[in-house]
Amino acid sequence: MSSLPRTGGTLPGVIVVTGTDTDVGKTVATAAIAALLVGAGRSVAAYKPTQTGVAPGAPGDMAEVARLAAADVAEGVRLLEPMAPRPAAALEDEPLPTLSEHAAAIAALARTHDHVLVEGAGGLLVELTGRGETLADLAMALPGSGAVVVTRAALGTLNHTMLTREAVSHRGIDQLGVIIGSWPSDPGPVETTNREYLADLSEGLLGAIPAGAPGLLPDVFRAEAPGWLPGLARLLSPQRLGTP
Ligand SMILES: Nc1ncnc2c1ncn2[C@@H]1O[C@H](COP(=O)(O)OP(=O)(O)OP(=O)(O)O)[C@@H](O)[C@H]1O
Ligand SMILES: C[C@H](N)[C@H](N)CCCCCC(=O)O
Ligand SMILES: [Mg+2]
Repeated sequence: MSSLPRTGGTLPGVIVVTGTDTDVGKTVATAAIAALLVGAGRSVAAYKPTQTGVAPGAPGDMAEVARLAAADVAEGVRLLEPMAPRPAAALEDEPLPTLSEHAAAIAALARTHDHVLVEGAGGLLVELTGRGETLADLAMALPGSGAVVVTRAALGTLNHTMLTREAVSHRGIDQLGVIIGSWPSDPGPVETTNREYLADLSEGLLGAIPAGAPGLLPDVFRAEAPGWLPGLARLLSPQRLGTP
């Protein structure tokens, strides 16, 4: 597939949102990224290649992104069982879209939007296709894309974050940075020192979503999201394009 557009500063057109695990806050972080970009005047679509654990017609991750950020959204395939896509598809005897079908769907969204946010299922190496390809393989099939890693604030996150970042770098995927999915209102020394460690990494901390953010009214969520993600806002800054 031909190269996808790089739209602003060092922020690519296609942003792959992965995480250190399932339930780390990728969907809420995707909504916050989308809100920041929409607020900056960009058109944004979010795409979930494989949505598991949601019944037909029920709101999935993309409905949450649409609710919080007013972005356009699309899903590749939806499966009922709350588990990894490949075994969920096998249980339902449902074929999964191929990697090139996902890449084509994302390329189509990229033709009509400034940014496409691609949210994986669980962590980076969860299999998304019948051939066992992962979100990392999808990122590699999307030239010019970059990856954001969503991570926990709690004890254990340093190892999980570094393992995920190593897997991203090892495959030559552009590392955009890390987002803490839920930052506690009363952080202790573990969370505080974890945050300092992540901030010191190169392509380090883009920001942290405060605990309780998904419970905010959508208008408040959209207004506050840029302040949660100062590192991402910097990547969007025109100064990084060399514009005065
Ligand atoms: N900042 C936050 N404050 C409070 N709750 C949060 C926050 N971020 C996420 N949550 C909640 O934690 C749960 C898991 O978050 P989320 O759905 O974003 O995880 P995920 O990483 O996208 O998981 P999946 O692998 O299923 O896509 C959800 O109920 C969500 O509302
Ligand atoms: C159902 C769940 N919320 C996710 N959508 C799928 C998570 C798959 C995780 C697989 C694994 O790493 O063991
Ligand atoms: Mg999600």
